[in-house]
Amino acid sequence: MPILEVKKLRKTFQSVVAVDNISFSVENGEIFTIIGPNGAGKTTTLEMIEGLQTPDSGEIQLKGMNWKSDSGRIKQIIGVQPQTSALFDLLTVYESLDVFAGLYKRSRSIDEILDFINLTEHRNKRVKILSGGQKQRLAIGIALVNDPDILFFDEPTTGLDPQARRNIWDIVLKLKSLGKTTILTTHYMEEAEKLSDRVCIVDQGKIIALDTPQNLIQVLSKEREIHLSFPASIKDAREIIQVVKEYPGVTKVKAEQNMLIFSTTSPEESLYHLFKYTTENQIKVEQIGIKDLSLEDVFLSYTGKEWRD
Ligand SMILES: Nc1ncnc2c1ncn2[C@@H]1O[C@H](COP(=O)(O)OP(=O)(O)OP(=O)(O)O)[C@@H](O)[C@H]1O
Repeated sequence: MPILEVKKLRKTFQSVVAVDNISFSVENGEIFTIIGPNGAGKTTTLEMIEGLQTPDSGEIQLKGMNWKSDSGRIKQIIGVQPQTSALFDLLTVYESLDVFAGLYKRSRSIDEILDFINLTEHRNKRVKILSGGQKQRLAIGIALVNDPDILFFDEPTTGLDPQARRNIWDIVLKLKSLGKTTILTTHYMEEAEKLSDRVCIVDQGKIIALDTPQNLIQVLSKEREIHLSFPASIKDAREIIQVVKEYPGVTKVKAEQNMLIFSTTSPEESLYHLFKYTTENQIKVEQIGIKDLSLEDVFLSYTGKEWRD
């Protein structure tokens, strides 16, 4: 049985359809990421599952329980990371965790949580002097006080620098190794790709794709972009463009100063021909790169829109 099941969830705010008929299920132990641009409906979806907003229609089951009849029991098994703005500036790190732990029947030792979120050495610091990354880790710690089975993190790394972001990723992955289930939202494609077992891409309140990151990327056409750079500017750009255009699988080709850029559905064959040509014409190649496909390309192919953070 899935640990979370969402069926035909819908929420409107006056004329805005924030969440439009969303259904998915999450298995125990998964990291499930909801990704989408600003206003896509991520927070509204998450907050309905967390019991913070009431859906207009649809069903939500957490471990087979629903908010109408089992709210007390659901609260014991979920952990919600609060917005960092909801932390109390004047409390210390330890006190913040202690206050929240007092709200639950089942709670984890605070020392253990401090160690888990890597804030042991800052335990006596007041919240107001913590860095952005430390505040986010504390907010994650607060979500852990009741030792929940399912965790909800809403954009836990937004606005953090790359190192602070990686520290959060480490915590999410450690939670997975303990068998916890995590539902998170993000606008960062790289984050979704690195962390998630499955990714649900939403846009304008609807799911546009849902699968493992690898499968999502694989369903794209096998067309790859290849970059070739030469030590000096290409002498006869027109000729090389003409030659490459004729190779099997090549769909696009352009030359810019010392770079040749082309797209092909048969990268190996195209490169074989190209290297034969450069060798025969004694053209020295400096560097070659094949662009990896990413979730950004998936988003573009489903929506026709470029992804913007
Ligand atoms: N309380 C509200 N009242 C009116 N409109 C709302 C309310 N909450 C959300 N919306 C609207 O619903 C849509 C979805 O918002 P939501 O916050 O769920 O998106 P999001 O994907 O989380 O966006 P972001 O990445 O910017 O947080 C948006 O158009 C938003 O303006």
